[in-house]
Amino acid sequence: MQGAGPRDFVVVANRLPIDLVEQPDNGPARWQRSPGGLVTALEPVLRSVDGSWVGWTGTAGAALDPFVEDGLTLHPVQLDEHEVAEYYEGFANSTIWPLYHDAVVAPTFRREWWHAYQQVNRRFAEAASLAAAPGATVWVHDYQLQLVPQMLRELRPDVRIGFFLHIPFPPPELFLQLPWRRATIEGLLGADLVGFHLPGGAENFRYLARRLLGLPSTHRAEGGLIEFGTRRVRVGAYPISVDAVRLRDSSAEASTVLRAEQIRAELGDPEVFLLGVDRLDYTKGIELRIEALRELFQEGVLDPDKTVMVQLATPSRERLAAYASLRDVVERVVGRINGEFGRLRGPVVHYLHRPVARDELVAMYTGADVMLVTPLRDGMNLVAKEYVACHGDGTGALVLSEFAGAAAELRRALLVNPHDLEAVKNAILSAVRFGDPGLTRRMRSMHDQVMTHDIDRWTRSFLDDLRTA
Ligand SMILES: Nc1nc2c(ncn2[C@@H]2O[C@H](COP(=O)(O)OP(=O)(O)O)[C@@H](O)[C@H]2O)c(=O)[nH]1
Ligand SMILES: O=P(O)(O)OC[C@H]1O[C@H](O[C@H]2O[C@H](CO)[C@@H](O)[C@H](O)[C@H]2O)[C@H](O)[C@@H](O)[C@@H]1O
Repeated sequence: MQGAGPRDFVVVANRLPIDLVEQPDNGPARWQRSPGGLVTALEPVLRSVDGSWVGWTGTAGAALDPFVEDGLTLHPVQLDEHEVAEYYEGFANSTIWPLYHDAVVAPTFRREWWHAYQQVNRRFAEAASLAAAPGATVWVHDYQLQLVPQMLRELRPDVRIGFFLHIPFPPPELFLQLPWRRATIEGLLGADLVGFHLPGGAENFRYLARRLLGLPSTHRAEGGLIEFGTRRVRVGAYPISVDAVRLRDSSAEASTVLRAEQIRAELGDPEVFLLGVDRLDYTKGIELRIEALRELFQEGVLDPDKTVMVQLATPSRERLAAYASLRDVVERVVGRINGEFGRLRGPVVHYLHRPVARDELVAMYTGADVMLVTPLRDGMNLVAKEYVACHGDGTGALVLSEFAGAAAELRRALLVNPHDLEAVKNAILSAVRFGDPGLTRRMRSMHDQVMTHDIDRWTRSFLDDLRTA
């Protein structure tokens, strides 16, 4: 461990892996694990290389010096209240997030948000420049920081820069709505390697670089490189994954199996235990899966006395109106289904609007008969892969939206169009055909896929390509 000095490997992401959380009783703020799949995926990567992580603490306020916490070297970037509102809640999560997720909620374009985005991206680039040793590798992450590669290159032409986008990169007809579309593509082209989850994202990016900046790419067989001045920028697809071995092993531990049984008992020993695990986000399709279940009960094809669903919904971006109104919608549909089909002994849908501990989550994955993953659009969706990693014995079933990045690899899931409620209902019915050998074969084949395409492979393939870019 080298203290908090410059490192040969630096991760730059909007959030640090831990958030500083104010206490309701005015007690001292506490560090708590940050939400979301980016942190789940990158934390083991950073531990394995002893690098450092540049990111925001999740709270507006005072600047903190770099520090070491739980073996990770962290460089906090400060945002004030105004920047949280305009950069994070505004440009990142009310312009880019909805635009890149098929505009399922209308994106808002505001010039003052764009200015804040530029200003904060510059601050991240400066922090990364201080954290990186001469000739270091700097790996910049996600839609909040699309201008950092170019800004960092201007500050530090000696470092090697990779960029990875964790959310979908949209088709041209959507991206072209962005008033700052050229500057965004130029920002990304500051990297030596620009990575997406899926080949379609990489293709959209190459097309837009040609259309907006007149930049040709080499043929795909020659790596699909974009020629940008004197540099060639590599562009590729790297589907992110999970720590599959760890999940498989934890799910098989006696304590996990016991806890999984206890959870089922606490739920009243249902014949069917369905599970949903999401940030409370309008892209995730939480309400539609509950509505599908309600209709199945109403039609009498699924028995509410023998079925229980658990929906974990981690709070997310709570000050934004679209997220607050989603919470109202989800809580209304949960109230409705429980009002119509719950019993005095318990509801049919157990809804938790708070995160649970990792061990408890793994026990839920292990015990659940059916995992419901029904986003309208999702970059990858690690939850789907985590569930599959916990079912190496072939038990369980995965209902998965075609519009999650994970569907490109988990082809043997019960794939659904989440806009088609009848299709979601039919997939749930197929998933509860216990004893169907087809379901076992599906789960085994998906488990093999996740075990052989895990987070290590993702990291290695991206960093190997970055090294030779
Ligand atoms: N410990 C814990 N992790 C959670 C909880 N809910 C979601 N997660 C994790 O958050 C991550 C969500 O990633 P993903 O499905 O890709 O969606 P994202 O939220 O859009 O990044 C996964 O690694 C989940 O295991 C929770 O209640 N507790
Ligand atoms: O930081 P927040 O605003 O609280 O949001 C949490 C994270 O959400 C997004 O996660 C994405 O990354 C996953 C891993 O690649 C992927 O599986 C998922 O489909 C994406 O939605 C976001 O991209 C992260 O930046 C946020 O930290």
